[in-house]
Amino acid sequence: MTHTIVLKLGGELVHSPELDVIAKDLRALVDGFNRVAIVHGGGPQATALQKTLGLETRMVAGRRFTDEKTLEVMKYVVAGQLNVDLCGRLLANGVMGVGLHGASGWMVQARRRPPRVMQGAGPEPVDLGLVGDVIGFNLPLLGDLFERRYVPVLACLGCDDRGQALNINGDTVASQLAGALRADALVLVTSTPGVLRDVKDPASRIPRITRSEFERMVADGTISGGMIPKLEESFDVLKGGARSVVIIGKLAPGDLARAVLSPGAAGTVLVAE
Ligand SMILES: Nc1ncnc2c1ncn2[C@@H]1O[C@H](COP(=O)(O)OP(=O)(O)O)[C@@H](O)[C@H]1O
Ligand SMILES: CC(=O)N[C@@H](CCC(=O)OP(=O)(O)O)C(=O)O
Repeated sequence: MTHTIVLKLGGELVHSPELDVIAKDLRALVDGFNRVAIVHGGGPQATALQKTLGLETRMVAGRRFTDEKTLEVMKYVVAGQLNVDLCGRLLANGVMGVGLHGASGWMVQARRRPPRVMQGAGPEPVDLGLVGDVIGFNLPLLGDLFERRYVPVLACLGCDDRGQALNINGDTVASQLAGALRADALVLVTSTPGVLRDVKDPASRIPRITRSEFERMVADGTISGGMIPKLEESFDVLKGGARSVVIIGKLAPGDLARAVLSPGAAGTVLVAE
């Protein structure tokens, strides 16, 4: 049976040895006629470049405040270096990745995000600057690529109808894409083994989480930072879009296929209430 899979890779993974493990699993999935799309971030690398350039990094509940200079950094790092390096590593493992960003065939259609109250950021609406909301994807182009067994590799930058690039959290792009494709699985690969009860204890993995548990854990501080956007939007996708959502840590051989075919074996599975 053919599965449609959206795989989100946090920036940290792109230059890690685990990428080769993931790429080998990916190759098996593509050879098995599954449709796989990758979305990648680049948050840690963008923060590092901001530091080198003497620019301030302002994160609000896991999302980056983005002014003109920050947007330039995101273009260099995410749509540039990381997208090139990721496609190269996939190629070396026999996976034909096609690098794309928001403006490539208007792949990630976006508009500027209006000020909004955010989970974990107090009661006032927050203006994140040049950050976008996803409004759509070029699904026919994705369909053509899948048909020819290419793997679209989307950098998490959107583009509005006037050609303005917008920064979007990678988890947001991935969950929206999973919804738009009605994917069988959204797999968010990150640096922790899933959602943890104690962020300092990798053995404290929570195997299943509901939205109300998530909201309680944000309120009591158990879940913070980059884990918030990862969970926040994925719950919406479960309603009418993706069949399963899993947050998973660094992968061992076979883990990716297991996360898709038997969600629950590893990481944290999101459960609709
Ligand atoms: N309860 C939690 N469980 C796991 N990670 C958490 C939790 N609360 C906060 N975090 C933080 O969220 C981070 C993952 O988000 P992020 O760094 O944005 O990942 P990615 O780059 O993969 O998108 C973890 O590295 C951890 O520091
Ligand atoms: C608006 C916003 O927060 N955008 C993110 C995009 C990169 C990202 O999501 O990277 P990871 O997947 O590595 O965290 C940022 O600027 O960090």
